[in-house]
Amino acid sequence: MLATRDLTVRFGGHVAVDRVTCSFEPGTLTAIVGPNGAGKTTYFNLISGQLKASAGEVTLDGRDVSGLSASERTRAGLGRAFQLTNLFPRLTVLENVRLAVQATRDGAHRRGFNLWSIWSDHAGLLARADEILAAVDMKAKEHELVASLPHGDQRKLEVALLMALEPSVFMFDEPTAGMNAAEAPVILDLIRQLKADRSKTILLVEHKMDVVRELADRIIVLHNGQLVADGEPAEVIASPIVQEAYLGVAPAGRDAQDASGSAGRPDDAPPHPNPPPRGGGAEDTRAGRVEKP
Ligand SMILES: Nc1ncnc2c1ncn2[C@@H]1O[C@H](COP(=O)(O)OP(=O)(O)OP(=O)(O)O)[C@@H](O)[C@H]1O
Repeated sequence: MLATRDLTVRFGGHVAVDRVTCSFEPGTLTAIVGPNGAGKTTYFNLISGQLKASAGEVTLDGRDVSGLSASERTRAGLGRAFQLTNLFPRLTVLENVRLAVQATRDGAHRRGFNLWSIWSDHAGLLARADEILAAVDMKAKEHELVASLPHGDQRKLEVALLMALEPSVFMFDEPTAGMNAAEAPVILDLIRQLKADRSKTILLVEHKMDVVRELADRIIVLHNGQLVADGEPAEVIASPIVQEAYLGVAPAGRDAQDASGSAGRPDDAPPHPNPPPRGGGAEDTRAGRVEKP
């Protein structure tokens, strides 16, 4: 089980993630939603180790991993698909996947490389790389250089590399962003397959509510860095904070002009097409299970 306790990060005077306590169980896909600037990606960065927390801790299967680097957390089983920079642009698609499989095979990424064990199972490595490429629908492009791939294919390849690492926790940050209508379903199918496995913990930051509605077993809502709602999808989606932030529905008692206003946004934030709710906190999340005032 993955858990965070009082996880906090401050950038100068700004608290981007504010004492977030939450746990994520295997076999569950949790969607993390919230308005722009709510702290979703920052929360991911704190979990995966890209950012060091100002306070609080991250535990994985009871082990405190807060002091570990991002790569050490990956070896511990925390897998995150987000880094186009993790791809080797001058290698082919197949070579990229094969390297990730080699790094993982027999726990090699946990012990360091052993060339003998890698080459003694060359056929096995290729078969696994082949399987992964088929899963992300990229067999036809296996000999293409990564640098020449369109953006959507590069993002699919990120997911392929993540699968190759066989983590126990999969973290997806807007996995279909920038993909066209043909590419996105492949990634969503993969996430569905991972879910069906029931042994993986899946975290998904996603703005598209139709995707969230379909995939999530649970939704947590971040607002101004705080966890303001946590519960069953239907319950959380019906909560005023989500209704207003995503669907533009004003809470009862607010006039139409207020509902289109931008209060609640940081002063320096760009205008948001779906303005976040005013006030936030417990009042705005009556239908959600309120974690923090
Ligand atoms: N390295 C940083 N230095 C200073 N401020 C930061 C840094 N990273 C994030 N922030 C600020 O922290 C807040 C949360 O940002 P974050 O990107 O986590 O929000 P988000 O919920 O992921 O937003 P979006 O949905 O737009 O991606 C924002 O106000 C952002 O400007």
